[in-house]
Amino acid sequence: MKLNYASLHQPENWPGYHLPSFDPEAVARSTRQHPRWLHFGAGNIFRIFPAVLCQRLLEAGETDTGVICCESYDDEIITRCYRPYDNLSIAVTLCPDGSTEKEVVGSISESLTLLEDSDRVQQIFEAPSLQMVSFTITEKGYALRSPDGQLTPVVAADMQNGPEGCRHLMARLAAFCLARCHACGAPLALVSMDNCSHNGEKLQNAVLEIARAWHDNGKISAEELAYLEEKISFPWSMIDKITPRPNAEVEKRLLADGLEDISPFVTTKHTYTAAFVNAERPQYLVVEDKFPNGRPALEKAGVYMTDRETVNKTERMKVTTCLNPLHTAMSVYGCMLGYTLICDEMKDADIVALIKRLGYVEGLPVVVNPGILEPKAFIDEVVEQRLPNPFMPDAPQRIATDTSQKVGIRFGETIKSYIAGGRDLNTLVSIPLAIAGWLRYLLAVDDNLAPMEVSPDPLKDDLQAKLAGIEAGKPETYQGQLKAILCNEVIFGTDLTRTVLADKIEQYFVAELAGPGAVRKTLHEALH
Ligand SMILES: NC(=O)c1ccc[n+]([C@@H]2O[C@H](COP(=O)([O-])OP(=O)(O)OC[C@H]3O[C@@H](n4cnc5c(N)ncnc54)[C@H](O)[C@@H]3O)[C@@H](O)[C@H]2O)c1
Ligand SMILES: O=P(O)(O)OC[C@@H](O)[C@@H](O)[C@H](O)[C@H](O)CO
Repeated sequence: MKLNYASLHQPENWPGYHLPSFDPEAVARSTRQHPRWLHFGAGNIFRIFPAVLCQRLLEAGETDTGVICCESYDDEIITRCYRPYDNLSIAVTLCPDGSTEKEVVGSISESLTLLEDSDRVQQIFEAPSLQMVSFTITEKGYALRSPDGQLTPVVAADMQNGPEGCRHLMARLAAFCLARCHACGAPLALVSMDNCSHNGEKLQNAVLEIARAWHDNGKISAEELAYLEEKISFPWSMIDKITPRPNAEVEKRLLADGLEDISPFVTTKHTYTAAFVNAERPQYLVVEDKFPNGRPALEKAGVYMTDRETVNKTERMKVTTCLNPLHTAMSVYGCMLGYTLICDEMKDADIVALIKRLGYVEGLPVVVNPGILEPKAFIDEVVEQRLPNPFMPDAPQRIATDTSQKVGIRFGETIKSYIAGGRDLNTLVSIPLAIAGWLRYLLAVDDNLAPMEVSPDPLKDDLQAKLAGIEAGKPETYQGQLKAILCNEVIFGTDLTRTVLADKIEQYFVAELAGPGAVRKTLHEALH
C-alpha cells in the first residue's frame, strides 16, 4: 500500500488509521487559491504538530484551507519525503502503555523549495488572504552573525545589495514582505515556533536588522521600512512536543500494516526524515495573539492564545528551566556514557540526579509561574512520564545536535537570573556540570576513551580547534584552553570567566579527563 491520494480513496486499506475526514485534494485546490498559512521548515515537528492542528481545524469545519510548507535549507525533504507521497504524512503517537495512534495527515496542501519555487512563494506572500507564516527552522536558522559577533558574509552582502537577489532566509522574508506591501499592503504575522528564548523577537530583530540596513544603504524607502516595522507582527510562542527522529521499530509496525516505501533516511544535509513521523502524545503550543490579518481558530485545536507576557513565562519555564536544559544535560552525558535512548538514561541514577537537581533545585526557584501551566507539575510530567516513556525512541544524539546554539538559552538564562537576583552562583552544580560535560563531549571520546561521534553543530570545528591539545585520559594536557570558550557571550549569554562558574566548570572538566570512567565518577561525586 502506497501513501498517496489514490490510496485514501480505499479506506478499507487503512484499518486502525485515522484518515482525514476532508478531501485533501479539494483542500489543496482551495489553498492554492486562498493561501492562509505558510510554514518554513518541513521537518518532523511541523508534520506531527502544526500540520495536525491544521488537520483538526479542517475536520472541525473551522477552515477550508490547508498549510503550505516551504524548505529554505534542505530541499531533499520536499523532493524525497513530501512530493512522492502527495504531501501526505503518517503521524504516529507513541503512548506510554505501548499502544500507538496512527493518523494520515492530509492538511499539507503544497510543498515548495525556496530555491526552485521562489516565484510561487512570492505569489503566496502577495495574497491578501495570507494570515500567518510560521517557522520551525532550528535556532541557527535565525542567526545573522557568526560566534565572533560578525555578520556572516552572506548577510553582509545581502545588507549591502538590497532585496534584489538576496540569499539569507531572513533577508528573503523581508523581501517577500515588501512584495506583499506593494501587492496588497495587507498586514501579516510571522510566527517563530522554534525553541529560542523570545523566539518572536529573535525573528523580528533578524528581519528588521536587514531591512534597516537596506534603508540606510538607500535600497528601500522609509515607507517600505515602516510597513515592515508596523504591519508585520512577530508573535512569540512556546512549542512543546518531544518529536524523535523517525524510528526503525515504528517503521516495522507500519510495514506490517502493508505500507511500502516508508523507510527513514538521512539527507545529505543531515536531516533524519521519512514518510512518517513519530512523537509522544503530550503537546503544548502557546502563542501570542497578535495576528493583524486574522488567523486560523487555533484555540479550537487546543492552542493557548494569550498575551506576550504569558508566552514569555511559559517559554522561560519550558526552554530555560523545566524541559530543554534537562534534555541537553542528559544528552551530552548520555552520549559519553554510551546511551542511545533517553528512556534508558532515565534508569541511570546519576543522570536522573543531574536533571532533577537541574530542574527542581537550580531552575525552579527563578521561574515565574505563567498561570496557564504550573512549573512544578510541568517538570513532574517531564521526569515522571515523558522522558521515561519506554516506547519513545528519542536519542541523546538527536538532542545533542547544535548544542552551541542552545546553551545560552538552556543554561545562560538561569545564570543571568541568578546574577540579576543576587543569588549565589556557587550553589549551582548541575549547570556547571552540564557545561563541563558538553565541552568534554566535544572531545569526541566516550567515557571508556573510545572514539565517539559528535552530533552536527555549526561551531563544532571552531570549538574543537579551541580545545586542541586536550586529550581525554590525560588531565595534564589541560592548559586553560576552556577560557577562550567560556568567555564567549554569544554562546553562553554571559562571559562566564567573569563569574565563579568558570572555575567550577574547569574543575569538573579536568576531573572528567582523569581516565576511563572519569565522567561517571565526576557526575556521581558531584551529585551525591
Ligand atoms: N523535535 C522536537 O522535539 C521539537 C519540539 C519543539 C520544538 N522544536 C523546534 O523545531 C525545530 C525543528 O525540529 P524538527 O524536529 O522539525 O527537526 P528536523 O531535523 O526534523 O527538521 C529541521 C528543520 O529545520 C530546517 N533547517 C535546519 N537548519 C536550517 C537553517 N540554517 N536555515 C533554515 N532552515 C533550517 C531543516 O531544513 C528542517 O526543515 C527545533 O530546532 C526546535 O527549535 C522541535
Ligand atoms: O529541537 P532542538 O534541537 O531545539 O532541541 C532538542 C530537544 O531538546 C527538543 O527538540 C525537545 O524535544 C523539544 O523542545 C520538546 O518540546
